[in-house]
Amino acid sequence: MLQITGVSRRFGEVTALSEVSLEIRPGEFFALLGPSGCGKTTLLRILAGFESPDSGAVTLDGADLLSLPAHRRPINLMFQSYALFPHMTVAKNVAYGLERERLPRAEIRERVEEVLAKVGLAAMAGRRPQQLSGGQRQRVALARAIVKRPRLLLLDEPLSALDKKVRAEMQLELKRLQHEVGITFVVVTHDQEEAMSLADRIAVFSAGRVEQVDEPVALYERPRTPFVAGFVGASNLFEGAAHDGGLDGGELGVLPGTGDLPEGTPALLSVRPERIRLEDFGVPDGEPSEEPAAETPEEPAEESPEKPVESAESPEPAEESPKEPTAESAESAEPVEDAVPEESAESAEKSLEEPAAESPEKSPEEPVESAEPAEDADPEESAESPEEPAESAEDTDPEEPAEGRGVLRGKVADVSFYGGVSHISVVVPGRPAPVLVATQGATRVRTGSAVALHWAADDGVLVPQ
Ligand SMILES: Nc1ncnc2c1ncn2[C@@H]1O[C@H](COP(=O)(O)OP(=O)(O)OP(=O)(O)O)[C@@H](O)[C@H]1O
Repeated sequence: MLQITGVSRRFGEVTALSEVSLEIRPGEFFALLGPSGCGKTTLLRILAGFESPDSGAVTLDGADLLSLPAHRRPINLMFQSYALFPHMTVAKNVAYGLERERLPRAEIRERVEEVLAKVGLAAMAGRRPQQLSGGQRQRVALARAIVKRPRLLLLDEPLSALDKKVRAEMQLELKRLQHEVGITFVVVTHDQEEAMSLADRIAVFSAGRVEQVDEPVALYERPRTPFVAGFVGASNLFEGAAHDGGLDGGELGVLPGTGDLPEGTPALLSVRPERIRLEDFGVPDGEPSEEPAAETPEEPAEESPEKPVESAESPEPAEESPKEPTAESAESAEPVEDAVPEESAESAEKSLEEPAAESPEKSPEEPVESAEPAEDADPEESAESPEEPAESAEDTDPEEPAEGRGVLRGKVADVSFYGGVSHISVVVPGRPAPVLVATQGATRVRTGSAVALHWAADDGVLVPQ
């Protein structure tokens, strides 16, 4: 329907748009997403006719759009500020555009009533804008934009003036309306959550260029550029080179992932926080769990997050197994399920500490071991959940051997709970930024806990650098 081909626009030294090509389909809710200054408003203004490109073409159903003046384009632009006339009633504000077209009065009245009913403002027709809430004003602006039945409606940060709760409601409302009126919507936003929740497809912009165009889920799960991987949703990005389907992360070893990059290609591995599963070994002896400041990345050598690995190989794991009275340990790969919680702190500290002292040279480059249920564990105990080291058991593939999931080890630096999700940051030796892990619901993992991180090849996406 709308074809944008090779559009560029410079302002002096600034390249606002560089060779932008996009195809927007009929009836689509399309989002232009990107950080401030990336050129999305400039593109919207070009479509509306308030700006001209230096080069490139734009056609609507095959007909050239750029040669038409703004008022002749079957396109409407809804401004961020709503631009309502304060002295006019709601009905007058909505009728304004139709009156300028000199449509018959009866038709204007009918169309205004119809559109006000659609946006749920029939009862407010006689009010003035200042007598309305932010959400209601937004609906008036929307009613005014759609009453002229444009082919294409452009919305510039349509919800940014609303507070968070109203914005969430209006997102649903906008989506419903768009389906109902069947007009193609192109929305500009810097808010990735807004774009993800509203749009059928999203074009991610960075510095005047289109980085990727995709459906929300595809953008999130299969980012194709480092920028998209970092901008759309939270992600753990590991640097290295493609190796054997995964990523050679240098000091971190080979990390599991998927991608069809040639061996040795410089790449990032993107692993979403909710794809990482935690195996909790508890807080080692003598470490107060409430003082994350003590667990700095500078200390990984002594603070040996690989302690639990050794405990898994301990000669007496079943009886003296590390035990934290947490939900995680109940699901852990460790043979600890039947330990008595009251004894746990002591026994956990003991068994976590002893083996580490015996073999401090063990390094996190040997991830496989910690993923294994202890080989010498009581088979009956470990059989309960030997392949579910994770907190989110539902994500675990019971068919997959634990040692195939790839493991890093580290120490929990912070745990916070919001939005119904626990956000856990884990300091991993050899990695400057903490690894973020998200688990549904409240976690009982504590700050200071030694943990192993698991993910499968499918959970990591290789992105060329
Ligand atoms: N009329 C102008 N004169 C000079 N520079 C401009 C003009 N319009 C835009 N720019 C520059 O072009 C770049 C892209 O601006 P644009 O407004 O399109 O970005 P944006 O992604 O919409 O940002 P925001 O979300 O902050 O509105 C910016 O660097 C901006 O400063």
